[in-house]
Amino acid sequence: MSTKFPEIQGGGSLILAWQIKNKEVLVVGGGEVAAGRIVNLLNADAKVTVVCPREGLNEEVAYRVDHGQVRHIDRIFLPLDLEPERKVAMVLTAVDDPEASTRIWKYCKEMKIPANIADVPSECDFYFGSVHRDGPLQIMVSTNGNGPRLAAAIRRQIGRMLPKGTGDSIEKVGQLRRRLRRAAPGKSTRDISKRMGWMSAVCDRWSTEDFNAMDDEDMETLVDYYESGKVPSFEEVRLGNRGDVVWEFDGSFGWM
Ligand SMILES: C[C@@]1(CC(=O)O)C2=NC(=C\c3[nH]c(c(CCC(=O)O)c3CC(=O)O)Cc3[nH]c(c(CC(=O)O)c3CCC(=O)O)/C=C3\N/C(=C\2)[C@@H](CCC(=O)O)[C@]3(C)CC(=O)O)/[C@H]1CCC(=O)O
Ligand SMILES: NC(=O)c1ccc[n+]([C@@H]2O[C@H](COP(=O)([O-])OP(=O)(O)OC[C@H]3O[C@@H](n4cnc5c(N)ncnc54)[C@H](O)[C@@H]3O)[C@@H](O)[C@H]2O)c1
Repeated sequence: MSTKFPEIQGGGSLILAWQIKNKEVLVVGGGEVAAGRIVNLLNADAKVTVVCPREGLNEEVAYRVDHGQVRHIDRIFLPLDLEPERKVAMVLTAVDDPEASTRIWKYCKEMKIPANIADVPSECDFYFGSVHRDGPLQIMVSTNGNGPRLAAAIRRQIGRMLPKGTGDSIEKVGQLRRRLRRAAPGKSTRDISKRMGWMSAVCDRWSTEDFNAMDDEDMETLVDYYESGKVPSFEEVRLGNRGDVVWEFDGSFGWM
């Protein structure tokens, strides 16, 4: 049956970008899987505590502990690790003891703390995925538990397809949006919809290369167009600015 509304395809997961920055995360275990989880957490600026006996830490986790990148509790997990005053926002377990894992999962549920128990889908509030990262760009591939190794292969394939400099161009768009909000800080519905409409039109017109070539002066010139509502090309901005667009010379002087 076709309608004008999106068709529902149940059976997926809700993919979100969790803002875990400065929140407490408890990692139980200090082996290879824990080491991977810790990298993901630190890349998201979380405050990480690892609970695991010292002799169980692998080289990478020991390095994180010794360099003060994570806090360390040198023993096996105890329920007091989830006491409310610890303000634990998330628990990730990666231990080689399935019974301990299940006990920890049950305790997380009692304390209403979201948890991921590595390799036990039925004891996960959320799954990890395979992530491509390029500056502010993150692309997560999930197979919804069907084939994690395929998720990694697909992630690599997607990474190879993306134009060089994609992450840098997104960084520039972020700077432009912030500058526009400073130049036109209006908060009325009309202001917001004008800002969004103009910003969307710039993103549709400009390429990755255009954003990457845009310098500070160009950005200022571009924002100056905002009041008029016009969306100039990169070449117009650069010409209006310095009159020095470097055109690729095709030998024709424009007469072909
Ligand atoms: C993506 C990635 C992220 C990460 O972990 O960071 C990830 N697993 C990765 C690798 C990987 N894991 C396993 C293998 C061995 C090959 C194989 O078994 O296929 C390999 C491949 C390898 O090691 O190369 C074993 C395995 N994993 C799970 C089970 C249990 C089960 O399926 O029932 C078993 C079998 C145990 C057994 O047989 O007993 C379960 C989960 N693993 C998930 C995530 C979640 C679903 C993600 C999705 O659907 O896409 C989910 C549901 C829960 C979770 O853990 O969050 C990471 C790749 C990152 C990267 O490289 O980019
Ligand atoms: N989801 C995935 O991608 C994936 C991939 C491979 C393995 N796994 C699974 O993840 C789990 C961990 O794998 P690994 O390779 O990191 O194992 P590992 O043996 O390298 O590490 C296990 C760690 O758990 C610690 N530990 C054990 N009991 C503990 C407790 N009660 N409290 C605190 N720490 C405790 C050990 O000291 C050790 O540091 C295994 O169950 C494995 O099957 C998941």
